[in-house]
Amino acid sequence: MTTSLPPDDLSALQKQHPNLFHLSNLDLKLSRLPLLHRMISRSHHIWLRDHCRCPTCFHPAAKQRLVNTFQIPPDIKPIHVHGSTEGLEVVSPSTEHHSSFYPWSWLREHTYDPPQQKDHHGNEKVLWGAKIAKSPPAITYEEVMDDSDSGLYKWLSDIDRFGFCFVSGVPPTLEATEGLCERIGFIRETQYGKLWTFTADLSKGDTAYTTMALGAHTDNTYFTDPSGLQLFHLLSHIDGSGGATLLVDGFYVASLLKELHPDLYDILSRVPVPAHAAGEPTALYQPSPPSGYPTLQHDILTKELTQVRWNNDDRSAMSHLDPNLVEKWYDAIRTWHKLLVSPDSEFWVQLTPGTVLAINNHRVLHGRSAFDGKRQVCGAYIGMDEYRSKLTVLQEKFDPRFKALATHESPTKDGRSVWNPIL
Ligand SMILES: C[N+](C)(C)CCCC[C@H](N)C(=O)O
Ligand SMILES: O=C(O)CCC(=O)C(=O)O
Ligand SMILES: [Fe+2]
Repeated sequence: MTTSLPPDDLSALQKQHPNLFHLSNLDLKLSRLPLLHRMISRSHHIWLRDHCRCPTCFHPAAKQRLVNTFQIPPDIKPIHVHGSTEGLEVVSPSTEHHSSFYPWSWLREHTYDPPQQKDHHGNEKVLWGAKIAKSPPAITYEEVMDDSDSGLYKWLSDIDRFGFCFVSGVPPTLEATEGLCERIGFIRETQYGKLWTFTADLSKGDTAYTTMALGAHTDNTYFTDPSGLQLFHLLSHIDGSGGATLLVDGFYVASLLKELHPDLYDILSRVPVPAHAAGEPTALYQPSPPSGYPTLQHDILTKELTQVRWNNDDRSAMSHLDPNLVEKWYDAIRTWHKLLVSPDSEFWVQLTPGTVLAINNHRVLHGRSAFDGKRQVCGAYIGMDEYRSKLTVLQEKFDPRFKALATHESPTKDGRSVWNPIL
């Protein structure tokens, strides 16, 4: 099968981009495209047509697809292809001879062949153990609240890298804590409230509202979508002691388990664990489906660990367990627990009024020691999507790796650009 490419145009293209091959060289419905650094990638014609970002195919303000994907002929082939230093122009043989333009930067960012190994968020995760106590990630309230957003970006990046970050110098009030949370995005309202405060008065039926010690856990295991971030601010602790905060990097502990006991890691990655929140007479939370989700969850494509879900106290009856896996599963959680409570994993810190702790609740487990006296903590949950959205927007604003990809933006009449590197 060959294309109907005008030969002149093809040879001009090959002169301009000697590393370019086109469909006429192949027996497939593919274009070979030159990308930056002499990288070669291939795109199906149907994929290119479906990804046209011109204003009639992609709404420039709403950034939503307008092209009718299902009217693209399955065997579509371009009638004209032209490569320039900016990008690739492809004219499709539709009745209107539709012309599409793909900046090289966009093609490089989105190519699927060869498959890309990439982390869209650009941050290397730093796995940590007890030694993080020497220099835990921290930023000041002033920096985070600064209008330039550069402090906010640093805060969210540190949460992305370490799974938590302190903010110091926060006025020890509900209003200031709320304002800080809202720098990230909407607070997630739950059965505990929007911005919640808690003390040992059982005003909610949960052991957090007692003086008891709480082992390392993630919150909201009983939700289908556990909150992405949790923020804590110790407002006061009068006439008593204890109540130290425990942090454990679930990704670090998971990496140990994987190394030491791959079979047990596999069990925790496969067996769903049900959970419930049933301390209030008017509510009974369980995830959907009620059999729950595995303790360790992974990216379907890259197989990377993406989420730790673990609260042994909130675990429901294990009525979905495969009878053949019961002993093995208990072996797995026993070993997981042993690594979680190892002094090498635990980071203990005493919170004080004025310091807010933000935790990635999909990665870092938290707990506290028992206490006495009157201790009041406030805080909030924020959805993972709100946090990731803000981080992504700030990456585009501040990270030169994202800026570099945005160089071929063509502004539209409303001043927004069509060529967003991540779309
Ligand atoms: C944070 N706040 C005090 C509001 C609620 C605490 C809920 C703790 C619950 N057992 C869970 O694991 O989710
Ligand atoms: O009291 C604390 O410091 C933390 C309690 C807890 O785990 C929670 O509120 O989610
Ligand atoms: Fe908790």
